[in-house]
Amino acid sequence: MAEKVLQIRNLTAGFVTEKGFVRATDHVSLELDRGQTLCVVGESGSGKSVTAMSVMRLIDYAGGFIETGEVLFSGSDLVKKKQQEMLKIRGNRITMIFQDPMSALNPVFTVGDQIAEALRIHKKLSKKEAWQTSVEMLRRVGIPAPEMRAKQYPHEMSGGMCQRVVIAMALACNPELLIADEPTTALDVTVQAQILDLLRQLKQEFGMSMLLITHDMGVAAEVADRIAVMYAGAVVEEGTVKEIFEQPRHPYTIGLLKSIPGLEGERGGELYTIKGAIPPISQLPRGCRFHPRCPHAMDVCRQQEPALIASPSGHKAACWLDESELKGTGASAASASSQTPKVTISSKTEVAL
Ligand SMILES: Nc1ncnc2c1ncn2[C@@H]1O[C@H](COP(=O)(O)OP(=O)(O)OP(=O)(O)O)[C@@H](O)[C@H]1O
Ligand code: NI
Repeated sequence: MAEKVLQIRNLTAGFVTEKGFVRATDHVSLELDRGQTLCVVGESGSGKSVTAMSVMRLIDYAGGFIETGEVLFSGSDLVKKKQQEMLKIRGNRITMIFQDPMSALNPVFTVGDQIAEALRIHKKLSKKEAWQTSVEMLRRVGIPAPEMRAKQYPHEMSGGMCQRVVIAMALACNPELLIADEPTTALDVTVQAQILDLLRQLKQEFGMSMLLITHDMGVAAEVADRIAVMYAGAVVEEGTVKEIFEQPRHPYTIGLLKSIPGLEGERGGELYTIKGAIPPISQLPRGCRFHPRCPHAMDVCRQQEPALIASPSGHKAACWLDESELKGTGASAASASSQTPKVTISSKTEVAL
């Protein structure tokens, strides 16, 4: 069996508000094999970033906390670690990149100095070694004339170049796990594709594992080995890219796939949108959290929450319809299979969410 670099188990995290503790994730369980890429997809507010912030234990600094659950990184539980211990892991063995590269860079230091600083802290390199490694990293992320660029400040570079610098900084310490939260959302479409290609290529070169958060199914199709679909704080489906795209089992996933431009004969017509809005997790409906928006909702869906159930291949879904289908009790099986799009999606497509 493949070695797990990350195992998130029953993670419930949230924030203390005027109304008390409000969950942002609800018993989320995810696993990532070493050397693989797991994409977490879902609408805004589904708990993707809170999951990532919990792994990094940055949630503690955002006014939130982890209520229950484990985050096993190479077998040891990060939830139990003191922040002092996290300082040795964060930015070193696990690194993170965000949507806005400018927020990750310090405007008053040159980019070369910023990468060198991370290397001096975590790898105890000398000043000269750190600078040389920093220039080498800039070269490896495809920045032309890296010796010259290393001496520049972030504001002297384009958004795409800055994201390359952030990636160089994230990879300089050779992390085991890279977490990328919407790393291309703020960039132009052509630059987006370049950055995705770069991440894919560097993941191979550096032999690292990647947890990539995106609301864009096209991005997930391009880079993921496995995809987890989150809805209102919970994982509702998880499987290989092929399983998710060719045999989606949850009506929410089917809706996400149908809303990709160019699929399902929508070309030139109105784009499919999933009706209704994601509920705040403090106001979840009884039963299945998706049932008010689900075109297939049955009585049981309004009463009881479906469990996340794995097929023999490991493809998981939390849906009553799907369960009865799996057990062969004859409930309408049409929803999943007949609407399955079999299309190759380019990184330029975006889900209208
Ligand atoms: N600092 C915070 N204080 C209070 N609630 C928060 C905070 N950060 C996030 N939340 C809440 O947690 C829930 C999950 O948010 P999260 O940022 O994880 O969603 P997301 O899936 O990453 O969405 P997006 O695609 O918009 O980035 C939301 O309901 C959000 O309002
Ligand atoms: Ni987010």
